[in-house]
Amino acid sequence: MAKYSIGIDYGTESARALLLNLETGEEVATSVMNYPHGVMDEELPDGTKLPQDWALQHPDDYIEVLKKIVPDVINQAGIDKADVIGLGIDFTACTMLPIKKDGTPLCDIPQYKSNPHSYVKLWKHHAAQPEANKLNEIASQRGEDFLARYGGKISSEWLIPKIWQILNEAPDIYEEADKFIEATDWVVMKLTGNERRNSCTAGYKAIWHKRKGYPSKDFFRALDERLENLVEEKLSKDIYPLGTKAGELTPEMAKIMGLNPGVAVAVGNVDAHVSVPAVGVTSPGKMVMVMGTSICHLVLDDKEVEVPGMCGVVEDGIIPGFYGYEAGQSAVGDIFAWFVDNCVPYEYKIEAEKRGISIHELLTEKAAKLKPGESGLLAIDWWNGNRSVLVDADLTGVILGMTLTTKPEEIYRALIEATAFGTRMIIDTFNQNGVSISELYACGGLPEKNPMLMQIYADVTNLEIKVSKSSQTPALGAAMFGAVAAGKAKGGFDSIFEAARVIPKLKEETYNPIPENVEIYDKLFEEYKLLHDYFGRGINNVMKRLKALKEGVSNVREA
Ligand SMILES: Nc1ncnc2c1ncn2[C@@H]1O[C@H](COP(=O)(O)OP(=O)(O)O)[C@@H](O)[C@H]1O
Ligand SMILES: O=C(CO)[C@@H](O)[C@@H](O)COP(=O)(O)O
Repeated sequence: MAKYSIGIDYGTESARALLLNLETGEEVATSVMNYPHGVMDEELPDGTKLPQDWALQHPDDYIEVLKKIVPDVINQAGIDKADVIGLGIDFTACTMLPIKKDGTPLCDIPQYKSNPHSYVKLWKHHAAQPEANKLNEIASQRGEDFLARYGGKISSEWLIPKIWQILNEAPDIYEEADKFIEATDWVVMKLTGNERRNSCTAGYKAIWHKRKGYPSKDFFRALDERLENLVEEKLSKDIYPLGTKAGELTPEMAKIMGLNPGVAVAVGNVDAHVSVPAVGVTSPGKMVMVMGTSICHLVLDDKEVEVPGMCGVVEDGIIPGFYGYEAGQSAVGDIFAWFVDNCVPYEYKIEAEKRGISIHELLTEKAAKLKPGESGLLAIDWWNGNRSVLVDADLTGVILGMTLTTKPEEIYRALIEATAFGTRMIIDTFNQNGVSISELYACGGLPEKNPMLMQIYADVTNLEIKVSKSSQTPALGAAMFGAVAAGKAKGGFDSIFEAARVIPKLKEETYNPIPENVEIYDKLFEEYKLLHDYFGRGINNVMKRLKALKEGVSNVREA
């Protein structure tokens, strides 16, 4: 009798479950549900307004989705729930929340429900940039060696700046929180009753090192006296490697998910990292791009080196036995969504509606008729700041070269090209610093949705791109880790290497660079690099001055 594993991928807007047949490797069923509260970036459920750069989620949504998507995959497949042996989850990260000892999120306590700091801070919550700047300044003055492992800078998206923001702006929430925890670990805690923090988020997002642990108490005290005992008091030194079994599904959670208690649950994982074995990558030289709202770039190597602006290098952070490197772009699909939502003329909307296609598809169809360089446009992809290689959330977007004849599809294409240049910047930086990349693998929503975009990425990077056959690669990876947690004796796998040999499949068709396009994109990339350094490396800080002006004006307006 075939055995099954379930992977649950907690994305930015929605969560999806995937049921994996461990005998055939077939993805038997999937089910998606949007979070009831969505991303809260303007107000809380009770109408409390949020300042700019905030992005919150409601933790109750993470449990709510399980009630629908898990029973849904079981019903669709018509299998016996007793044959589900493993379950794994992956999450966006650093997506963190303050909780009580028993796991209760502070936002679920009535007296805190109007305090924004009691909710989940989503990965793209960028309002802790002042704390991140200060942390980087202090760490660099003190010569903290951990900075090198994070490309020279800690991002405002990560755990310590987010916690410090809570302490600065809501000391009562800081005090009241018994723990700060990654959402991925919190859900695992809910599923199993065990707090089992995973090495991936600890390593990439919480400045934890397998041998050195967290930064010293001295460092935390240098940030703020009140943070001196943060690790002992509100984090945990108990960190579990990926692939470990966190525990078994509790009867209470099994009931609401329509499963049997006792299913093996893997320690939590991150959406990007979990995708690496899910495209079959378990060795160096191959960069995996998880392409959707944002892009995460991941690569394995057998040595630890410093790559400027990388998000991090973590031993065993992706696959045991390797150093896992991560870099990323904070907005990719989000930029195209912004354009579609804000900048498309009425006639385009009508045409798309009449033809029953999305505006993305219409713009892509028109943009595909253009040759590289034909629009005369060049854009910089910093609509949500720059995560690599500049690590600066205060940078903003640019579109250069517009005239009275510029068309929407030309801008749409320039925005796609800008994101491809951002990726090339990351690849070049890895190559120049001793982590060589000779192959690209892609997964996520964008390769499914936009072949033109994929061709542009192949042309800009001058590398062939192989694409995952799964349309839910992170969920597939999570299911693979669930099967590893269950173990071979139960019908799963003994290691993620074994799972990665058997399960992942790639599409036959790959994207190959077209030499004449490569030539033009090489020239455009030179221009992109000039603008990148001009705006991004302090030659002209106009973006920051504009942002400061904007903040000043909006503060005056509010007062
Ligand atoms: N045809 C398209 N071409 C390019 N981008 C698209 C297209 N359709 C949707 N998108 C973008 O894809 C992104 C969603 O990607 P997806 O991988 O599904 O989500 P997530 O990153 O949250 O998992 C959105 O930001 C949206 O703007
Ligand atoms: O930052 C990470 C991983 O390190 C991601 O979770 C984050 O970019 C969210 O990605 P998506 O919303 O899935 O595009």
